[in-house]
Amino acid sequence: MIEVKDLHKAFGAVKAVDGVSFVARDGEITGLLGPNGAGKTTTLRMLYTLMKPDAGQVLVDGIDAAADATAVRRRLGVLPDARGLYKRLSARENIDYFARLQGLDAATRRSRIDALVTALDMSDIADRHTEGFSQGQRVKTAIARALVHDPGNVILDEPTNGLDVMATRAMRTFMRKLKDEGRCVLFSSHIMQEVGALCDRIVVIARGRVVADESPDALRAQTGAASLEDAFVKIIGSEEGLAA
Ligand SMILES: Nc1ncnc2c1ncn2[C@@H]1O[C@H](COP(=O)(O)OP(=O)(O)OP(=O)(O)O)[C@@H](O)[C@H]1O
Repeated sequence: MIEVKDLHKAFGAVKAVDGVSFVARDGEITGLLGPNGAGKTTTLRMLYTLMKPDAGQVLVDGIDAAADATAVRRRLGVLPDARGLYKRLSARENIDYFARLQGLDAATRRSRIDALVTALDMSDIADRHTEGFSQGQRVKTAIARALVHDPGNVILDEPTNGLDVMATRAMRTFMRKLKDEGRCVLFSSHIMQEVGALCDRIVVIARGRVVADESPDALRAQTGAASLEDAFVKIIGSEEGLAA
């Protein structure tokens, strides 16, 4: 479970995150939806301890990220906005490198990597150097790397960004699998349809603040809008920066 309490982060005069609070529960997919520049990536970066908040608290499975960042990182699998792979290593070697950093023994590494290569349908690329990989191949490798230590909480920054229709569908199926395994899945998106189709809970963020935190059905009911798309536009007060 991930709990975010009154997070703040400013860059000079820009209040990127201005008092964000929400809870992402185990066995659920929580979507962080907002237009471009809303503060999604900045929020996620503070969650996975890459960036220090100016104020506020992050708890992962009850552990305070400021007090014990290492324990928090062990409980998190992260697909960051920069997918960054080592291009001279094969996909399998990239994943194995992370597994070693997580302190997994050789037998565990081998079985986890084999399972992920199968689950993500990447046996054809697993032993290729990642230099020249397509966007979809890069995302698959980065996700396998993020999950190699079997974390209970998974954070994905715009996981379908740049993927084609088939790869997007496969990614959504994979995210549902993570949820069915009982994990806490938190992802960011500016694609309304995606969030509506996948999420148990939607946290809408605009100008650094949470403007709604509901199930998709409750959001529709609350705004009286027939479609989720209309509901989002009503809540955010503008269509700018959102994609249908
Ligand atoms: N390192 C930084 N230095 C200065 N400003 C930043 C920095 N990171 C983010 N910002 C600003 O903070 C605000 C929020 O940015 P953020 O990347 O969190 O938004 P986002 O919701 O992820 O947007 P997108 O959907 O476009 O990725 C923006 O105004 C952005 O320009």
